[in-house]
Amino acid sequence: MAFFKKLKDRMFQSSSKIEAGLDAIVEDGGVEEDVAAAQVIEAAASDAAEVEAQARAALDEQAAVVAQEEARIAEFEREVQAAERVEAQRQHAAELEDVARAEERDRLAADARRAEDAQQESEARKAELARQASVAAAEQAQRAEELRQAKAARSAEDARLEAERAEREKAAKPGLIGRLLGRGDAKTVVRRELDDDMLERLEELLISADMGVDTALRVTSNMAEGRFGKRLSTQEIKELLAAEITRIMEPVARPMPLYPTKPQVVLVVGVNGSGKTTTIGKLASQFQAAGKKVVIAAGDTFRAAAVEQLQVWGDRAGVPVLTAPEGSDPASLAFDAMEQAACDGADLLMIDTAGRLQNRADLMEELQKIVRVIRKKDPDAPHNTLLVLDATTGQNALSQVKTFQELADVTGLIMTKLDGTAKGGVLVALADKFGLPIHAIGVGEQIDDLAPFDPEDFAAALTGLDR
Ligand SMILES: Nc1nc2c(ncn2[C@@H]2O[C@H](COP(=O)(O)OP(=O)(O)OP(=O)(O)O)[C@@H](O)[C@H]2O)c(=O)[nH]1
Repeated sequence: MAFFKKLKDRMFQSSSKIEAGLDAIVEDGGVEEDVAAAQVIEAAASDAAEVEAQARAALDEQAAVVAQEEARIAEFEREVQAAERVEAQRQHAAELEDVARAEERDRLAADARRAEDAQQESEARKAELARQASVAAAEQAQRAEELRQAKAARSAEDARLEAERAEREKAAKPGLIGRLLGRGDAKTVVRRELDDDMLERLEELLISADMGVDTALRVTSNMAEGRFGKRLSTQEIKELLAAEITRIMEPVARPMPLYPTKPQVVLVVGVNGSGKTTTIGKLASQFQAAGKKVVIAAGDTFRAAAVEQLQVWGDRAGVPVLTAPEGSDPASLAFDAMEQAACDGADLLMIDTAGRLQNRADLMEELQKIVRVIRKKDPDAPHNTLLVLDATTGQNALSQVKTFQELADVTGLIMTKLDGTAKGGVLVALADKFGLPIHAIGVGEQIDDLAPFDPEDFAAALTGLDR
């Protein structure tokens, strides 16, 4: 089974709380839009744009004809002027040669007549061209009028379609119920304008999904940036939320680092019942399957039941579990375990610890003593201090991180029981607030129910986004 499907099916008990709330928010004040009508409006707009483009092209063509005619008129005018100049020269020559021979005079007179004829002809043509230019201008004016009328018709059509759409929206007010009852075959989508009220409702929804006030505010305001006033559907909101959550989670999604040191010491801390024992068993099984030699130390020596439980998990994973009598010193067990692990050539030593937060001073002393003792064997140990958190405790997980950071040098988190909550937003708050690596998530009680943390899958599962 693909990881995402398994995650979606198992990460949250029911559909996620955010997914369940989003529909209600969008429905409340949202408007059901007819996808087909939107397409008709788009088609009408595109037709009108095409008519306008055609009218523009015709006008451009007409303008080119007018320009050509004007050029021709200018050319004729130049010819007329040239003819006038010739005539003036001829007249001048006639005056100077008033004694010229009669034939010459006749010829000149004939020339003068021809010149006069040419001038008359050119004036006639000039008049004709001027007439043509005025006809072209009239045609241009008519085209402009036609374009104006086409635009007016398009605006009227737009207004009619908008009115029809408003009418339909009014008629389709109880959109969800209509769709639930299967009324009509029209494909519709409900969109709601992103305004202050909607943002506030989204914030409340995220807070109710354990995201915490600060993180919920940051997520919603980032999501709304540049989108205020836009109409959004549930699907679009899910996509935006998921993208924002992924952005926050990506930097912390890191598997537990493995070092060449032998044994690499992994101290596992967390309050009672958070899932330490189970997680150690699951991790041991995964490392063992990856070819690592693993040893477990049952450091919670105060509860015989806890030791027994760890032994069960050790058997399941095929990993030796080192124990000590009930009530004995966990630090001395840790020391023995270091020796044993080194002796066995183990790659990893995982040390379980008690999680009695009721007596903080005792717990701190106990954890510090374990660290002091194992450092006698390896000054760099523990190489990882994993804090195991229970997702069903919600915002409580935030205060646990703070407390355990004071008690021990926490290097990474594992969040268990994500399958047991419809919330899960606390993981986003943890990433946003502490930035500690999230190595894995627990999604069930079985040995293979520990998954690497994938931000995109998590964000999709949390928001109910189908990918
Ligand atoms: N549904 C679910 N249950 C889990 C998960 N991880 C642990 N559990 C259950 O949570 C309960 C407590 O888990 P443990 O592993 O015993 O927790 P612990 O922190 O070792 O508790 P102590 O031994 O009391 O310190 C057990 O019933 C587990 O089966 C998980 O990812 N999903």
